[in-house]
Amino acid sequence: MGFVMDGLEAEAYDRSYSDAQLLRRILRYFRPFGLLMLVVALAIVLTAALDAALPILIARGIDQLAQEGRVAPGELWRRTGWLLLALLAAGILSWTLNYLRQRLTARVVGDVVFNLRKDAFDAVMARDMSFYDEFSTGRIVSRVTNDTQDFATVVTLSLNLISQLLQVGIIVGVLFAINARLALIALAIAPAIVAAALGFRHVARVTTRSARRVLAEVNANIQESLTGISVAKTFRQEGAIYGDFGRVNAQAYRLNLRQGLVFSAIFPLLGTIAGVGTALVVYFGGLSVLAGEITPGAWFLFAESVALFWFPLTSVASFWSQFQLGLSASERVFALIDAEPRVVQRAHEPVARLAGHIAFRGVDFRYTARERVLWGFDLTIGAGETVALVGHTGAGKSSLGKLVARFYEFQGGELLIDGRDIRTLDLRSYRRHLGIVQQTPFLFSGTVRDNIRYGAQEASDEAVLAAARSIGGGDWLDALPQGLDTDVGEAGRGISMGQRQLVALARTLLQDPSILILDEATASVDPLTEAQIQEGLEVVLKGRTALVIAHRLSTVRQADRIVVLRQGEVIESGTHAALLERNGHYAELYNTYFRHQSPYYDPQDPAS
Ligand SMILES: Nc1ncnc2c1ncn2[C@@H]1O[C@H](COP(=O)(O)OP(=O)(O)OP(=O)(O)O)[C@@H](O)[C@H]1O
Repeated sequence: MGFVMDGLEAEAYDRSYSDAQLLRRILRYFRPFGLLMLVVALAIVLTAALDAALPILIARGIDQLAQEGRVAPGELWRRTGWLLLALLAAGILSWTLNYLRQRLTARVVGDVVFNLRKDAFDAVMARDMSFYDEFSTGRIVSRVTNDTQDFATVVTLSLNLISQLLQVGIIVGVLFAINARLALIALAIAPAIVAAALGFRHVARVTTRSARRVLAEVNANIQESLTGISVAKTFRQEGAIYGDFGRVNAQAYRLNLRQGLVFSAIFPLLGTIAGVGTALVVYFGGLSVLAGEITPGAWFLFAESVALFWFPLTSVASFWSQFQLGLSASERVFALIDAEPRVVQRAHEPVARLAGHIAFRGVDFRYTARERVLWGFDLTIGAGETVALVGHTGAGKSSLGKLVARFYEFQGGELLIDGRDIRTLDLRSYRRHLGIVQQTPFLFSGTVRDNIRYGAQEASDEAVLAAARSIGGGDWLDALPQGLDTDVGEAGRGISMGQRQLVALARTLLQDPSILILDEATASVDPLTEAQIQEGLEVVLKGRTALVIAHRLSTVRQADRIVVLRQGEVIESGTHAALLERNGHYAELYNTYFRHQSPYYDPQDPAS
């Protein structure tokens, strides 16, 4: 397929399931709707029988008319009248049953897709952070939305097809009863159509699979462009973003075109085969009527039956591709659901209370096979101790926090929380005692109040207000247009960065964690907000174990201990004063990074 397929490889967590495995898995989703499916099945059988009855009744009508002159006119009209009534009744009944079937099917399929989507979303939520680092959110979204929808389409199509095939089955039975030789001629087209359909199957699966992947690629591209739009605008890269999108979009266009061509090629081919079939039946059927072997009505039924076969058989042909599309869509959804977690808990012991003692013992950690971040890493943090982590960028400061939060799996050594192996804790109850304040706090759409209450839903309005007031004296609330009821906008973009940090601190305070992981913001805010954040930090840190990725001079000064990291190793550790005295790596960091934050800083005076 050449360049059209470039970059559309499978995700690392993709896996292949056999058709039988997939079908078993799909059926499991239908099991709770057994009774409804039974009604649908009954409606399908009855509709098929009624639809098959229509051409048979018409054939009978033709035969009646052909008897004109041989039976009394009154008798002829009476029989024809009954036939007309039977035709009308069959039509109405078939329509009603069809309506019932479609309605119930829509309901069952809707419920199944609802459950499948829920499972896929649950699985995505349960993945550890390494999953989100590795795989684009746009592609994941595509699996949870489009792929589950494709699956629904296929289920509906399958039920329609079953109905059509049943109808064919009934008619074939009647045809064989009338004239076996002619029935065989009519059926002669079936193998040719099935052979064409099967030949088409492989090409269809490949093209539809790539069409799905390219759609995921388009989603991923839009998602990333929108997330990074402000950066793109700052760097005037809108043109590049547009260019990237143009490329992916053009690729999607070419693949969809190819898919369309593949699909449209099959129908004329099948139409030709069916045309040959009709011609044969008309010819041999006509001869049989002349020879008196069959009646004109039966001849009509044979000619009609070719069209009737043709429809479901071509449906089978096009259905194969659709079916493959649904199977590959469900395969993609199941692969997402079944993706192996990297963070594996050996046990799920509840965590009722935490003192907050943390011990890294010979921890080996890497995000990817390429680069090791920690190697035989040892660090003990006492309960209630505030440890400031400092070090150049990439030293491994954030990684320590991520391991304590159990967002990532480490490969060697152990991490003990209050002396208990972190791998044995129930993560939900453990994280209940964990407060994480990120450098750029993320707020969810809603009010400031909703966001402060985020980690402690049961908290009363008074408790929310008290938490907000404890941070920076609560003055910042007065600057918000509607106080606690101010809408923060999407991802908190409706309020300032400093205000977002204050909300994040109040949110953590309300949760009352025992261990705090805090990535101090480097973004500069106005001195007043800075002072409020500073005060807020002091309140939040009090009486808790804290791992602070420190960027503020005040934090390092007040920390119980400063741990200096370089390339994943602790190279110095001690208080601010002790480390300065030592005149090592920390002193160098202090002089280049922290010192100028001091209000007494004088570039000319090395003692300032
Ligand atoms: N999600 C990730 N996937 C792969 N490698 C990562 C990931 N996050 C960090 N790393 C790598 O791990 C190493 C340690 O990163 P870490 O973020 O812990 O450093 P840091 O000291 O916190 O740096 P900074 O101060 O810049 O945030 C770096 O070499 C970095 O490139």
